[in-house]
Formats: sequence, structure tokens, C-alpha cells
Amino acid sequence: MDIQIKNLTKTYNNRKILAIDGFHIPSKSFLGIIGPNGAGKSTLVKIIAGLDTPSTGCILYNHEGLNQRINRNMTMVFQKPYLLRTTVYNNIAYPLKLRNINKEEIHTRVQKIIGEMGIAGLQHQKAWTLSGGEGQKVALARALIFNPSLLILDEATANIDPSSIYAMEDAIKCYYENNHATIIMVTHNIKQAKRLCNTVAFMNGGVIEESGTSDEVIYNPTKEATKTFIKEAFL
Ligand SMILES: Nc1ncnc2c1ncn2[C@@H]1O[C@H](COP(=O)(O)OP(=O)(O)OP(=O)(O)O)[C@@H](O)[C@H]1O
Repeated sequence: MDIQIKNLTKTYNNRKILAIDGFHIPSKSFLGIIGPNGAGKSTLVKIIAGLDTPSTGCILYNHEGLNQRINRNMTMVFQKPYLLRTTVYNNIAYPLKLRNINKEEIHTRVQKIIGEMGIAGLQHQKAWTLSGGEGQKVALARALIFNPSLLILDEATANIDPSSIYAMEDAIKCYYENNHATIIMVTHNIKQAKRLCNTVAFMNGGVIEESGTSDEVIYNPTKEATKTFIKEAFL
């Protein structure tokens, strides 16, 4: 999915916290958004996901040749998993039920994804009894199961142990490589951005200060603010 951000602003209580004149996220990008606390990263991705509205400006989604202002073929995974009060199986099956997929196919697809993500043993467990990392894997499986053309991850692997981070990264990478999807990932982990993303945008004070390939932004930043941020992130 190709995304065009046009003259976007967001203001809270007369404070402008986002001001992006124009930014293009080409189809099949894996974009990492990095930047300090309060830079506006979550606000931007929530607006892209349609979970918040801009004060001015708009986002245009071009999916399969259709230019549109709303796109339903996308999903977002947050830092804290929002799971339904039911079993792991039902949580993961939910997006398919919403799309009227038949029971047999739902079963097949759920078994496939929980097998790939190593959470098959949890399928009958109630979602509220899961550990934080397990819940996050369930949230990711639920996001991937309906093959979204845009996947947004907002610090989805924060507070997760290293082996679970790698398991989630593998699932995300595999999804990206096999589905021609566009992925936007907000992360404080510069090494993770380097491992996964092909482009990186550095946000600061509500604007995109600098963007380019991951190598350009991480190893050869041109703006002072980006240089300082990257240097501190690697300390
Ligand atoms: N509903 C709201 N009302 C008032 N201010 C808000 C609201 N939501 C966000 N903000 C402010 O907007 C700014 C940007 O917040 P945002 O969560 O987008 O930053 P972020 O870059 O994702 O930060 P972090 O890295 O800490 O998650 C912050 O100063 C925040 O206090």
C-alpha cells in the first residue's frame, strides 16, 4: 500500500505536536520511525491507522490502484496487547470471523500461524492469563492472520525478552518478504530498525527531520539532531 501524507498537523490544547508538510511511504516499504519521547511518532502512526484524526491535512492510501482516504486492509499492534476476553484461539480467529471466512479455513489458518510463531501450546489459554510477551505474540498473530497490506507496529516488541523479540522479528520479516506488504514500525531500538527496516525516518518535535535508507540515516545522518540521537542510542 502506497501512502501519501499531505500537509498534516495535529494540535492539542493549542499546542501543535505534529506538522508534516509532505511525506511519501512507497508501497512495499518497511519504514522504521525513530526519535525521542514526545516526538509525535505514536500520534502519526495512529493517524495513518485511522485511529486518530488530523487537525488539518490528510493521508491518501493507494491500494491496488485505488486512491482512497480510508483503508480497511490495515492493522496496528501496540506496545500493550489489546486482547479480547476469550481464548488465544478465538483472539487470533477473530479477524477471519469478521470477514465471514468458514470455520475449516479459520482452523487451518490459525493452526498455521500459531505453529509458525511457536504459540500452539497456548491456544486454549484465556488471553488475560498470558504473560506480556505471550500476549504480544498473540496480538501479532491476530494482526498477520488476515494478510493486511499495511501493518503498523508501535513499539510492539518493547518490554519483551530477547528470544521473544527475535521470534517476533522473524514472523514480521517472513510476513514482509512473502506478502508484499507495507510495514511501518515505531521503535526505540536502533539495532532493531537496522535489522528489519529498509528505510528510516527520524522524527523530532513533530516533524520528520530526516529520512532515507536505513544505512543513510543510521550510519550517515546529516542533521545534528539525528546525529546526537543515533550516537546516544548506541551508547
Ligand atoms: N490526547 C492528547 N492530549 C494532549 N497531548 C497529547 C495527547 N496525545 C499526545 N499528546 C502529546 O503529543 C506529543 C507527542 O506524543 P506521542 O505519543 O505521539 O509521542 P511519541 O514520539 O510516540 O513518544 P514516545 O516515544 O514517548 O512514545 C507529546 O508531547 C504528548 O504529550
